[in-house]
Amino acid sequence: MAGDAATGTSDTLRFVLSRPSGTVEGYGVRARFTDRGAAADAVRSGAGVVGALAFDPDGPCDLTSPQRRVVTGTPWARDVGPAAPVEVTESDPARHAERVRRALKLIAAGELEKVVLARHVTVTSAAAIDPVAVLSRLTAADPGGNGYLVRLGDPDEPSPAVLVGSSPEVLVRRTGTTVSCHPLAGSAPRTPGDDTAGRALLASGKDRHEHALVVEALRRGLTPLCSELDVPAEPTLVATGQMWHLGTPIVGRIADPATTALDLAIAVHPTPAVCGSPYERAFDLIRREEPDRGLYTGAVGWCDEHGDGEWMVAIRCALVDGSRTSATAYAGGGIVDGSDPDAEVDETRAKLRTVLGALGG
Ligand SMILES: C=C(O[C@H]1C=CC=C(C(=O)O)[C@@H]1O)C(=O)O
Repeated sequence: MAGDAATGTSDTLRFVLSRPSGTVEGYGVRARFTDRGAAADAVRSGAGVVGALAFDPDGPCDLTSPQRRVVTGTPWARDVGPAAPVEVTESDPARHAERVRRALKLIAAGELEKVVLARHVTVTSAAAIDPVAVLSRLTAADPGGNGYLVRLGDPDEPSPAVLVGSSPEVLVRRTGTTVSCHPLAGSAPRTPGDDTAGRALLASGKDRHEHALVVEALRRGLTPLCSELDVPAEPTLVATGQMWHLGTPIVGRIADPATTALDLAIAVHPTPAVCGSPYERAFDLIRREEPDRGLYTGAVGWCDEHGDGEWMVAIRCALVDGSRTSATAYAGGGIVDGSDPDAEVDETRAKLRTVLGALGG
């Protein structure tokens, strides 16, 4: 395995997506794309790509054609020690609650139905943060072995920023002509061994509404691209180490086999699981209320030269900076009529635990 210190060669680990069914690793950089349309064109001309799409559809992505792609049939697993303790600085949680209150007023006034608002915390460490070790702790802690790592920026940069996380949410996957998505929205903190909060979530009208908006957006986005689409009427519960979510597994068949996994991701992103409804109003509100999200709530994944691939929603993550002494961790939640500002702060705190635990926080 390439270490984090390796640079610019076919041994440099550029990308990892670990899933319950296996792991895709990308090494080295043949070409780099900051424009997602250019990357989609490259795939159509026979290139494979790995990397990350930004939250903002017009924002710079970080996609590369790797020199080597390695596919294994098991989740990523590396023995690493516990993280050195870090210092976590929370931006004032009361500010997040105020932001939620402002959104609730707009929702009550009928200006929008849902918006996903997020906040970040800063992690500082005296010892160097090793992103590969963070990934290894994330995959070890996740029940499905989910995890991802994207080394960012110029391939010759010796110590680039790295996005690392463990997402439970499949934006879209293409295998041959089969398309699948597993949108998540509607959440509750989870205590292992106790499903009370999960059952309450499944019965919550507010959370079902928050979830249904995501499912409907995916139905609208995929219908023109699919000859068949199966959308279950009811969500089911999905458990991560820290959270319960409402999830709906959607399966379809693409109408045109030339539509690649990257085309599909571009067509449906950003869903109301990370942005809101109606899309433009939610997007504008996020821009007014938050600093630029960059890659957080974008998508991370891969697409091979045949157009197959898988893209996860880029959540439960941190951006480890080039100095390796600090990282920024992110979490957000969907706000709809009936959301409680203090419960939203608690929800972001619970979501942050996933990545903070792996960072040593
Ligand atoms: C935006 C995040 O989660 C999304 C995904 C699942 C459930 C969500 C929710 O219930 O609000 C969010 O839509 C995040 O974890 O930062």
